[in-house]
Formats: sequence, structure tokens, C-alpha cells
Amino acid sequence: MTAPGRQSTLRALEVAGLTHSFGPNKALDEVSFSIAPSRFCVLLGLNGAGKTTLFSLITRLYSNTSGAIRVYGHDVRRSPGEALQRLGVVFQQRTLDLDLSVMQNLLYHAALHGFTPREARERAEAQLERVKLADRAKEKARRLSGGQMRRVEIARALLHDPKLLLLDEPTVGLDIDSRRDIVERTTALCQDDKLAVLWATHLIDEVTPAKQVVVLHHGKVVADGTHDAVLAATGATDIAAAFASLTQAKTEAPSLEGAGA
Ligand SMILES: Nc1ncnc2c1ncn2[C@@H]1O[C@H](COP(=O)(O)OP(=O)(O)OP(=O)(O)O)[C@@H](O)[C@H]1O
Repeated sequence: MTAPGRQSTLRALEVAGLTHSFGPNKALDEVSFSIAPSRFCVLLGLNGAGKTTLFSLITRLYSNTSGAIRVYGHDVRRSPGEALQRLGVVFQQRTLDLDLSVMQNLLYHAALHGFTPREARERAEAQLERVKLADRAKEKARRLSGGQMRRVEIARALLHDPKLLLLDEPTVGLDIDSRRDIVERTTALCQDDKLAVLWATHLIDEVTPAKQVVVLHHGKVVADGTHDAVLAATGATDIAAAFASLTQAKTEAPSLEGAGA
């Protein structure tokens, strides 16, 4: 087991030298970045950039054969239990059972975590309160809007009190108000509840000045830093222009040393 580092240097997520291939196709190429505790990090990349592959490696759907992934200092390959216990995940595909009630969806998941029925219900109620859906607990999931379903999925991902939340394209398919709502709620979780967040998206307007941004392009990290540091390194005046220059012209990562979270 990798011993967790000192509090001051401990990273919520640390990805180091990670490469992953599907046959001849290198989906991730020496990917390295880290996220500090309580930090919101946007993983920005076009379709096919490698975002979902990275999530699949962090969550152990695939086993990494190169590099290292550590969650709060715990290596996912050597100490998967310790690492995954600190991780909550909202997958790109919708994963609620639409024929079950909102509460049943959460209870089922809580049972998989090994909570007693009473503890499961208490946790489910608390998390539904947190995403402001306590009043919908008894309704069938299929009666919820897309944005509300996402909020239930976030509540479900938080049932076991993770310290790092991964969300893979959580706003895809949502209207503009629901998108804003999900972004704001997740930002609040990060600020108020000291949760580190890794948010994968191809939607540039989800990068705001307070966030760390990691730009992934053709499996490589081409920028990693604060919003302002990415602008400074690319000479762009807004993040859309920075992203365009990074993904169309650049083959090398600009130097953003010391600019990360
Ligand atoms: N199971 C797989 N088998 C073969 N190739 C794959 C597989 N999964 C992903 N790839 C390839 O790996 C690369 C990265 O794909 P990935 O799905 O990780 O990107 P992404 O950034 O999540 O894009 P999207 O937003 O479209 O899901 C792509 O070239 C994709 O075709």
C-alpha cells in the first residue's frame, strides 16, 4: 500500500505517467496531473480525447498497466479498497432504474455498500436533502426530468461519503437551466463540503475562473493549471480561444509549472 503523504502535500487525485492503448490506438499517452483536496477540476476535451478511458482506469473498470493512479495517496492497483472507498462516480450513461422509486434506487445502491437497512435509509434521506429532492423520494425515477435524474445520481454517488467525486459529461443532454443547476450544485458541494471534483466535459463554458482546468487532446495533457494560467500560457483572452489554440495548433503542452491547484 502506498502510504498517504503529509496533509499539506496530499492530493485528492494523482495521475502519473498513465498510458492506455486499445490495440494500436493509444487512448492515453503519459497522462499526468493532480487535484488538491476541495478543488474543482474540469477535464476538458473533445469527443475521443480519452476522458472516459481515464475514468475507467481511475474506477478500475480497466486495470492500469503503466503509470500510477492514487486517490488520497492510495494506489488504485495496490490498494483498490482504500482508493475506491474515497471515490464517488457519476457515469456518462444514465444508470437509474426507471421502474424503481428514487428512494429504492438509493437504498439498492446503499445495500451494495454494505449499510444496514436503517443506515441506508438515513444516508439516502440525507443525500436527497442535499440535492433538494427529498420531496420526490417516493416517485418512480422515470417521472423525473433529466436534470433531476442527474441530481439523484449525484446523491447516490455521495451515499458512502466519498472525498473525490468523478462526473463524466454530467450535463450532456440537459437544457441550459438544468446544466447551470448541476454545475452550481456541484460547485457548492466542492466549496461547502470539502469535496474534490473531477468533471469531464467538452463544453467550454463549464470552465470558470475559480476552477483548475486540464485539457486533454488525443490522449495527451496539453494544458494543466488555473483558468488564468491557461489563458496566460496560450496568450488567449478567453478559455474558448485558449482551447481552440491548444487543440488545433499545439502539439506540446505550454509550460504552466506551479500554476495548478
Ligand atoms: N473499448 C474501446 N475499444 C477500442 N477503442 C476504444 C474503446 N474505448 C475508447 N476507445 C478509443 O479510445 C479513444 C478515447 O476514447 P474515450 O471514450 O476515452 O474519449 P472521450 O474523451 O471520453 O470521448 P467521448 O466524450 O466521445 O466519450 C478514442 O479513440 C476511442 O475510439
